[in-house]
Amino acid sequence: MTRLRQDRGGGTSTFRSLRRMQPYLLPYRWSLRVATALAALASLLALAMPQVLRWIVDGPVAHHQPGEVTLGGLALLLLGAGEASIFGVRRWLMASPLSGIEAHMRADLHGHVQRLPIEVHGRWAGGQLLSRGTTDLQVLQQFVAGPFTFLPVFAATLTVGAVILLAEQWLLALIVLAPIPVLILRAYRFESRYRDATRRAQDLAGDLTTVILESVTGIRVVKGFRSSGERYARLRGRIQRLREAEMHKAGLLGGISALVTTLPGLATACALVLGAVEDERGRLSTGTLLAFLGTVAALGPSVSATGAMLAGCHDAAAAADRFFEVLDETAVPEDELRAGPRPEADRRGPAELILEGVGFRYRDAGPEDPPALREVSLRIRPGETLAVVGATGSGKSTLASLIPRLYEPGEGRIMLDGFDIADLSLGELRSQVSVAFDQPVLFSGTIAQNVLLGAETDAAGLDQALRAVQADEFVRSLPDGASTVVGENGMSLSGGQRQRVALARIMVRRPRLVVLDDPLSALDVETEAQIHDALREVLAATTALVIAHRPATAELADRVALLAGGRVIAVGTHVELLASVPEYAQLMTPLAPTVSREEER
Ligand SMILES: Nc1ncnc2c1ncn2[C@@H]1O[C@H](COP(=O)(O)OP(=O)(O)OP(=O)(O)O)[C@@H](O)[C@H]1O
Repeated sequence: MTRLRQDRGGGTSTFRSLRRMQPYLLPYRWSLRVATALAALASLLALAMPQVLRWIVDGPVAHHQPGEVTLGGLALLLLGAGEASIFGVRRWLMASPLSGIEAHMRADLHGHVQRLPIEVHGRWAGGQLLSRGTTDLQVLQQFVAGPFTFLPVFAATLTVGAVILLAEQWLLALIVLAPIPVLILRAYRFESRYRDATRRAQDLAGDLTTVILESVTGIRVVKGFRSSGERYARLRGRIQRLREAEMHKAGLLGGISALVTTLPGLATACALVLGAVEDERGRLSTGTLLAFLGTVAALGPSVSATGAMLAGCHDAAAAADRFFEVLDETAVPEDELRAGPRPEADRRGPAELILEGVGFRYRDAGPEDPPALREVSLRIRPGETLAVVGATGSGKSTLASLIPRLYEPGEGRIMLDGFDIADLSLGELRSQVSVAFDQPVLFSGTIAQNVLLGAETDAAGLDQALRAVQADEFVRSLPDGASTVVGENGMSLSGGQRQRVALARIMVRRPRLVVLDDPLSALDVETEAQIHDALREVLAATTALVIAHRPATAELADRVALLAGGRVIAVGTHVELLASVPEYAQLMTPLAPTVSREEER
């Protein structure tokens, strides 16, 4: 999903977009200022060289004084060496700000993304977030290294150079400087067109990253369904669109660069011809003409690089817009996420969960769509396991998402031990509630890191958790035990092993309430039987709400709630519901055709 900017074409100026980077630049202001001053000094040294040249030509050369010529040569050498070493020092000085600014921005982006509500993640494609944290930050780093320091230096150099030229030969100077108003007008028009083009290219690069990311993370499906041809065609389409956008950008940049190089070149050629005629007529000394042309040559790089520098500013402004678009999404405040229960909520042992008249509608649901949940009232006693069963689309996952407050209920309330969970901080709530999904999510890292995920416990606590879910044996058989690194998403483990690690993650936290989206549903029958006991251990230790798709999971529960069309239509034991509710019996009969929500309506 690409979020293209609404106010394309100048709603925000390049300057305004870049100004938002100020807080990241401030800590390095002194390094940046010194680096800019050094660049300015190097430019001034370059401007001083033609003056030394004039002194040599009009003085020692004209008066045949070889000793003084050598002295002048030495002065030129010193100026050149000074300029080169200043550039070296400047580069060294910039290293820390450049890496620091990028690291700081990346950390802020990552931290913010982690704190975004789940519904915001639904609106953002993964590749768009990824490209904003990688490519766009590199563009911003290049901006700080280039245009940010050099544009003011160029402006200062051109001003000093123009004054020198006017003082030396005002007529020739006016000829050389004549293209400047034309260039300023062109640069102004270039801004809006180039900014649109660069924003489009960056958005398309984000889309391309999304396609690549999906193809890599979904490689099993791609291979399994032999859909690599379809994926490749999609990829090629995105690459082609990005290429066209980059070509358009290059065309615009080529146009302005050609103008920036050609017009001053033509003006300099005219000035050179006129200067040569004036020299011939004896109205201008050869030294002055040389110094004039030397000054023009020293200004050359500042002029010719201006096009690329302006483009760098617009690239950076578009990248800054993309970066701050993510940061502008409202995130959960830091202290909301901090754990540490309030004294009154800090009870030990299994919790009691009560849902009172809970209703919920997704924000992006269509106006005709019924709410995902309606008037759901349930009570789960401390230590009890309640299974939630229902046809596909009946609202089971939605119900499970409300308990750790991934979404907030629109109606009714959810009480944990008598406290409305809306009044608890997210950190406090989530320190008491653990959640696991049907597809266990593992991160690249060791087994221990995957189990602990930041939970504070010692090696004994980790062993105990692994033992409880009967994962100790397979973990011991791995080359480095719990320190064995599992591949991305735990690819090196079997489905059952991954699920055990995910269950151990719950056990190690000793939660007072667990919410499980059927941990058995994605497993084959044999593995299901193996995990069954591990799951029983987890459920015995705490209060639980478990989404159940299979009889094996429902049988583990003390009671079952049957959901249909977002409402609870029956509550009872598995055996009771099997005997008395035909919809339930149908859902729990293996291979029975499931009643979809559409059919229910
Ligand atoms: N992010 C969303 N935005 C809009 N509607 C959604 C969203 N997620 C789910 N829904 C809708 O809400 C309803 C309940 O979905 P939910 O995922 O809770 O059902 P479920 O019972 O868990 O289904 P399944 O067993 O297939 O996982 C469905 O009609 C679904 O289309």
